[in-house]
Amino acid sequence: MKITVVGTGYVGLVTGTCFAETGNFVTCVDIDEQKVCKMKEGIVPIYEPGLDIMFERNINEGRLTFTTKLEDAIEGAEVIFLALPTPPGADGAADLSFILKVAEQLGSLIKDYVVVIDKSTVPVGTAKKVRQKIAMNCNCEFDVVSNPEFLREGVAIEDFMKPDRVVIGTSSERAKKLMEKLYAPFVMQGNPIHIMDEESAELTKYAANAFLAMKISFMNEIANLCEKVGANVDMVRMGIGTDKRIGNRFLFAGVGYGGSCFPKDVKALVKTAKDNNYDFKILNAVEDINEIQKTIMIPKIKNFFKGNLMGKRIAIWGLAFKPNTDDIREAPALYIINSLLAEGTEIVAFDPEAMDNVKKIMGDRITFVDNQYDALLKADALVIVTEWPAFRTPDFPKMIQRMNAKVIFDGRNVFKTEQMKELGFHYESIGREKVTRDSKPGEKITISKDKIIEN
Ligand SMILES: NC(=O)C1=CN([C@@H]2O[C@H](COP(=O)(O)OP(=O)(O)OC[C@H]3O[C@@H](n4cnc5c(N)ncnc54)[C@H](O)[C@@H]3O)[C@@H](O)[C@H]2O)C=CC1
Ligand SMILES: O=C(O)[C@H]1O[C@H](OP(=O)(O)OP(=O)(O)OC[C@H]2O[C@@H](n3ccc(=O)[nH]c3=O)[C@H](O)[C@@H]2O)[C@H](O)[C@@H](O)[C@@H]1O
Repeated sequence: MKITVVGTGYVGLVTGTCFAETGNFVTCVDIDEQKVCKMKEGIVPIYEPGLDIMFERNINEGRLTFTTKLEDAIEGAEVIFLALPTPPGADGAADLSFILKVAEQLGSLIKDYVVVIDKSTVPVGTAKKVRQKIAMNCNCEFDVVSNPEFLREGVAIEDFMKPDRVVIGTSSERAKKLMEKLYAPFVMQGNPIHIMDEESAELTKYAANAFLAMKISFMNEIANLCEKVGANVDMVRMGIGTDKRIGNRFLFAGVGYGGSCFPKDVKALVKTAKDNNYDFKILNAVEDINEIQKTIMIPKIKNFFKGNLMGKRIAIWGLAFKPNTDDIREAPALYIINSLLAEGTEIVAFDPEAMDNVKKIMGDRITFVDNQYDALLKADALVIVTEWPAFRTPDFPKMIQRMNAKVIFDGRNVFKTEQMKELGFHYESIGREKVTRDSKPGEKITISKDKIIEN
């Protein structure tokens, strides 16, 4: 099949490459000229494990090409995927301007029947809006399908090639047949394709992300309670996770969820509810809890240093919003670093993939080093923010040798408390050590994202 993918971000590039891998001919189009130039040279513009090999193979075998011109990209295409940004607007609603602009352009470019597929995360009713925009300038037949994407960054290839399910929203028999043909290689193991109406497909995506965000916020609250009552959140996690009705995934307490999607999608769903005179109470709480959780380590650190962080040298391990990605959108690390800088600390940071992206917004306000041990030189404390695999079993003697003091604040529960005690560290993590001091795990430190970028 000849496929066009509009937008080559995390979703578009993975979608395009994976469809090329299953024998389709894919043209990816992006307005970012630099990005397209890089891709034409065979360079993958993002860090996503496993993508580079597949990317190179499909370029070499002539199934994957790139352009900046929409009219060239859609030439002969049977399906056009829209993998465009849907960032939150000022009121929390998803900004549809990227999608609707391309839809309008497509209207005057489409010459034969084509299926336009919305892969971006969009609110209920968007498929209808896209159809209207295209129809304004178009005289030929076309269908608009909602096909939300559920991949996770860091394991995007695996998620795309072997999805738990494929969701397709359409009432057109012709589009349905085409979509089933396209996805057949991805559902060989019996994983289902759910065909539904467009509205339900659109809402399914938000419901999935909001539910997962809720699971995380729930566990973070359990962790905060554990600290009060002297329970261990890891034990509680395992204790509840083995109940099949709960499931053992997405129950890890930490410094909150980040990324380009959970924060924006929870906001967008709250807004959809509000626009329909529905107060989605549970999601308001999910957001509030996450705001607090992002800086939950700060009172712990401040308390240890008796309220005075001025001049302390703090090492940070991990900047990306999660391991195995270079993505720093809404990364808790940004909030933690900004809060620590506001207290007068000196920050030395290391991340295996995300440092270039952080440099772009933080410049020389913090020091970046080339490996995790260099970050520890003369450090008064280490704060672990992202659980990269390389942080899990470090060379402890090497760490001790470099650090000014044996102090670790672990925002992702990477180490075992007992082991740290044996090594002589002052060690605090999330929901595993009883907090007897009069600290407030719920203390809110308001650091807006704008402030992070401005400073
Ligand atoms: N990042 C993720 O893990 C997932 C994202 N999604 C959703 O997929 C959508 C895309 O997300 P990402 O890939 O993360 O976005 P992104 O921001 O990484 O990439 C979007 C790309 O679209 C390009 N673009 C903007 N306007 C364009 C235009 N007029 N023509 C051609 N290209 C244009 C940009 O230059 C950029 O390369 C969003 O709605 C997101 O919520 C869904 C599942 C997973
Ligand atoms: O719509 C999207 O963009 C995607 O959003 C998430 O994927 P992603 O944001 O890539 O990453 P996740 O693995 O879901 O992690 C999100 C955040 O939650 C945090 N998290 C995750 C799991 C957990 O148990 N605890 C926890 O704090 C992570 O550290 C991270 O900050 C969803 O998992 C995907 O299904 C969805 O397609």
